[in-house]
Amino acid sequence: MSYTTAENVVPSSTFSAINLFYVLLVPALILWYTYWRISRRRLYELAEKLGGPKPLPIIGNALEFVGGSADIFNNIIAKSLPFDHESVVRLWIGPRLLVFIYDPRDVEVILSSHVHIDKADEYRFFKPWLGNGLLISTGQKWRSHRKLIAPTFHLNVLKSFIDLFNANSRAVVDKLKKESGTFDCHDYMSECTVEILLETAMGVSKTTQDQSGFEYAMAVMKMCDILHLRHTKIWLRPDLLFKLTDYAKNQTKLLDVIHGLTKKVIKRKKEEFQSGKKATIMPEANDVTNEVPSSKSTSVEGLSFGQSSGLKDDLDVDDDVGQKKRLAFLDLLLESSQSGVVITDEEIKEQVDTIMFEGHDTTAAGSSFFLSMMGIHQHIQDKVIEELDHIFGDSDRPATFQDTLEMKYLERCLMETLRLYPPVPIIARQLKEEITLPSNGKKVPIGTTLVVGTYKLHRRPDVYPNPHKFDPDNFLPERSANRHYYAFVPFSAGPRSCVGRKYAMLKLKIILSTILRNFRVYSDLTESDFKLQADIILKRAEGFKVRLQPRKKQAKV
Ligand code: HEM
Repeated sequence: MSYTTAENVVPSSTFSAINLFYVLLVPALILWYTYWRISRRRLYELAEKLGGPKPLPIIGNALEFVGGSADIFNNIIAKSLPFDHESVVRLWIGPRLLVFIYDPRDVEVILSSHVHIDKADEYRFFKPWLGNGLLISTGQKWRSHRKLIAPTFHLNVLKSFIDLFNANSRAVVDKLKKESGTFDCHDYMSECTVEILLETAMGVSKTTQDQSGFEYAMAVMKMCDILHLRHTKIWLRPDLLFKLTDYAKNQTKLLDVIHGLTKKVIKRKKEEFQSGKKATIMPEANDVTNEVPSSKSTSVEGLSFGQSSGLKDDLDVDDDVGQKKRLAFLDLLLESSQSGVVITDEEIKEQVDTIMFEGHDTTAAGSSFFLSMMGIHQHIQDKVIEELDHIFGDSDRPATFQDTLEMKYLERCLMETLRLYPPVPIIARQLKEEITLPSNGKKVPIGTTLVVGTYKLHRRPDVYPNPHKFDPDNFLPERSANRHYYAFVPFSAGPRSCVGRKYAMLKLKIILSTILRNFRVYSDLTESDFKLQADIILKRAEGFKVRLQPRKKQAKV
């Protein structure tokens, strides 16, 4: 029997077709590459004029992102120093151009713009988790959903959450009583902020919750690690390669936990709706507390709510927003979905996932940094405690909205914490139009990932004297008065500012004042011991280690 080899059965015409394919492929690739380079000529020309560490061929500055989160953070900060005189740093990650800006005049061009509102391509890694929620969506979808959601964080609604903020703050104080030595306060802050979000924005009562809050918070932390890896490791960027790694398998498991909770929350609320339970319409401002000025206006003079007092956004509308819009977040979304085409079930899920993430991890980091600052700067803590004793005396009563207005020094400490340790240390946009930087007249090309370096912006020596020192007096009205509005943007600013800004400030004041009414905080470390890492949210790599001592209350004088 004779066997024919494989080559013999392939007709020679097929061979020549394969050869022809390769012969044509090479010039096609060369042509495509030439076209690609030419189409990016302006990008290269303008990038060349911006300062930055020298890039390597093909990989650019990708080696700057080698190592753990804390190493990367330190390295990027150190590598930016030689370019501080211009406050612009150019970096290449492979073919992607990143331009970091941290001059308030340049930051204003981006954040105040209604044109540069598209999030950077890097936000796509959030998509399997947050879908097209408010954080990443753009265009008409973002505009209409922002219009729908922003009023649910209006002060009228927030004031009705005060009882829940108080109850959860007391619950966390009870849990903290068990800690006798040094511990990581971030775990407590995380769990507490998830539970508050479930009870307030989502309207899920405590009795229907289970242990999933803590599990959710931990899954979010691990997801952020994976996303940070995808931002910084060039080989994890393409979906095709990422899917082959164990990180992808881990991501699927984490998303099961995260989406499990959000689906459960929506299901419960829907069942309530179907059983005829109507969404609670929040009482008007004046009904919630008789201590608030008696006009329909809900703007409160002198209260900064986390941004320069000269800045205004859609959260600062001071007219009454109307009865329908005075619903809490998830109630409003479900009402709107029933009444027509405003929002679909899938979109509700995306928005719930977005609010759950943005609303908890940021405030958990902010409150943990605040407690660390109190532990380190005892003389400043003395002044906060003095203020709280003056407001509350030796009473255990819950805090009112009026009390939060009187926490002037605590508010300054909170703002100073957000200045030095902004939980969102960078904000990134995709440039769809070329811009000229007002600070130095240089141009940044279309296609750039433009990064607002909030961490560096907040530590400018020409804006904040002694910029690395924790000094709450930086936020005295006379010191803030002449400062550039965009020199302090922990919640971003402009049309894409944080919708949870007022919610976060009010909630933080109640949680932190309740903790300091019950404990004195100590820290064995100083700020120079901090190992900062920025895996999406700024954190201390070594954990937020503090010690607590129960306080003996002072009588009111
Ligand atoms: C200390 C606490 C917080 C800080 C520092 C903070 C900071 C920020 C920043 C910087 C942005 C802009 C991000 C970007 O453009 O990439 C943002 C957006 C956002 N934040 Fe917050 N946030 C905080 C709390 C909250 C809370 C409590 C909520 C909700 C309950 C929330 C919901 C959102 C949403 C939905 C967006 C996207 C807004 C849009 O693009 O239209 N945040 N936040």
